[in-house]
Amino acid sequence: MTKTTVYIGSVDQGTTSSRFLVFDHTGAVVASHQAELKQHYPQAGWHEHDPHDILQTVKKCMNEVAARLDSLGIQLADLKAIGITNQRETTICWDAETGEPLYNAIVWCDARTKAVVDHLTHEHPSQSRDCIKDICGLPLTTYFSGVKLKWMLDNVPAVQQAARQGRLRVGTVDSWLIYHLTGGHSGQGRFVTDVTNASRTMLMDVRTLAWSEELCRFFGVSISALPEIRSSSEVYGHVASGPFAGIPLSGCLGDQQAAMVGQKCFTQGEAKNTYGTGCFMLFNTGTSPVISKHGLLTTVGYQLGPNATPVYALEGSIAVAGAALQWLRDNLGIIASASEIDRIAGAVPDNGGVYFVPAFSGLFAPYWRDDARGCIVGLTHYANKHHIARATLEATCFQTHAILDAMNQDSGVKLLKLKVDGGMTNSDLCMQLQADLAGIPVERPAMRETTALGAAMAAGLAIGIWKDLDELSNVGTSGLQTFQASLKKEERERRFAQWNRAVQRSLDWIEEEAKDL
Ligand SMILES: Nc1ncnc2c1ncn2[C@@H]1O[C@H](COP(=O)(O)OP(=O)(O)O)[C@@H](O)[C@H]1O
Ligand SMILES: O=P(O)(O)OC[C@H](O)CO
Repeated sequence: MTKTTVYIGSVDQGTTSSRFLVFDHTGAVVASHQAELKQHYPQAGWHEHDPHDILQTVKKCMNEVAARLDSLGIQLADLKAIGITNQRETTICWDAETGEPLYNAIVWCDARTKAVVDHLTHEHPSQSRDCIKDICGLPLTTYFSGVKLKWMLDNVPAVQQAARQGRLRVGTVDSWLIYHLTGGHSGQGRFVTDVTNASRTMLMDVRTLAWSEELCRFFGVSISALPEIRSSSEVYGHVASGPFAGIPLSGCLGDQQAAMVGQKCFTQGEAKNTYGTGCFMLFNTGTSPVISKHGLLTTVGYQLGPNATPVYALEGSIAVAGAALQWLRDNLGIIASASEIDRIAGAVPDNGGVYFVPAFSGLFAPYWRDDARGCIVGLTHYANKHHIARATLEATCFQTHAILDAMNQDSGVKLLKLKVDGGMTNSDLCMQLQADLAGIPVERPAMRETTALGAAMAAGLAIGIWKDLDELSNVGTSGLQTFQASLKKEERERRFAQWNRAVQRSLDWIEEEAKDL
């Protein structure tokens, strides 16, 4: 293939928006389009997306980019492959006969399944949240797909009926998109997922990379309703219609794993931290799964080909990162847009003693407390909106610090630098605070679409645009900016201790009778 005329597309379907980007073989973005995704919060703690919106925003982005390529004089025929990357765990049930969703998508950070989690924990002889961790690598919490699916099977009549009649299809967002982009219920739609997405469901055995009969029984799910598990880099099918009809869909990874590939964390011991709606650190642990003893998740990092050896990661997940800035914007009106955060939070030299624990749907790693709710502590007459804005940025930085400590304890490896990406890394102040509060240099690439790049790399690899990881290691390499830690160790430790006291204040907030909220 003559590389100068080769392009690769990438669908990046995130929590707050869908994007389609086209990369050239060097990993440079040649065209892109982004469409916001409507969020639905039908009750406190509930968070849904309309599956039609997910699909339509993706198609809109693809159409817009096709028109842009045309105006740039780029032939659509030169786009050789498309990769898909997506918000993970978000669960969709649909009807195999009509392709229609049977309920809204339940989003990864939705906390309605607290009661399901409690019930399953108490039913298990061990009475432990870690009762299935040895099989799937994950603790029982509201975060993962298995409990969301169980909730739908228990509460949504249309899902129950489809299950009884053998018409139920269940998938994460990758499966929903691939199914519809390859033709849907007309008969051609491919019903597949990749190992990285499957590793977030609590239904896959993290060692065999197959659906676990034991876990499916545990959650009351029939394996026949689940997609086929494939590698992250192979041809799943071809786009059925629209400007890119006929192009192979040949890469698929959950968005955090895609960022890990896009950041080229191919060596054991390398890690990246992606600051989007939530914030997710993935640490490459090599070809064997490591089960965490310090609140981290065991997940598949990538499997770049059907015969390739899977690479595993330890993950530290933070539920609310950029989402807290959106809350400052939409619910408090402290900022008009996320890009204002540096001006507002930078107007004061420190947090003025204010600590904000944005546990809107409980606390994820390393705490795993779904009884926690958000709190702002340390308020005095002196405190103002600037301190709250600063405390909002610091919250993600402190949680990242806690995750770095847990990774160090689990792996014995102390990271020498933190590779970062995602929307919130546009904040210079946040990156400086991160370096200061965690005491680690923070390395930010000029090209921050690393999630989309990772999926494009997997797609290109599958069809031979790049031949191996060595070739990929130069793809998308852009300038780096490093933020150096400048806070004294004693002061860093004092602030982290204050953060930990604030976390204590957020815990055990959900009352017994309201625990299903
Ligand atoms: N200039 C900015 N400074 C700080 N945060 C930002 C900025 N621009 C966007 N964000 C935050 O980044 C998040 C979106 O990042 P993105 O990587 O697109 O996330 P997702 O994939 O979760 O939709 C938003 O929650 C927003 O608050
Ligand atoms: O949409 P993002 O980028 O915040 O990613 C969401 C994660 O995949 C949830 O696990």
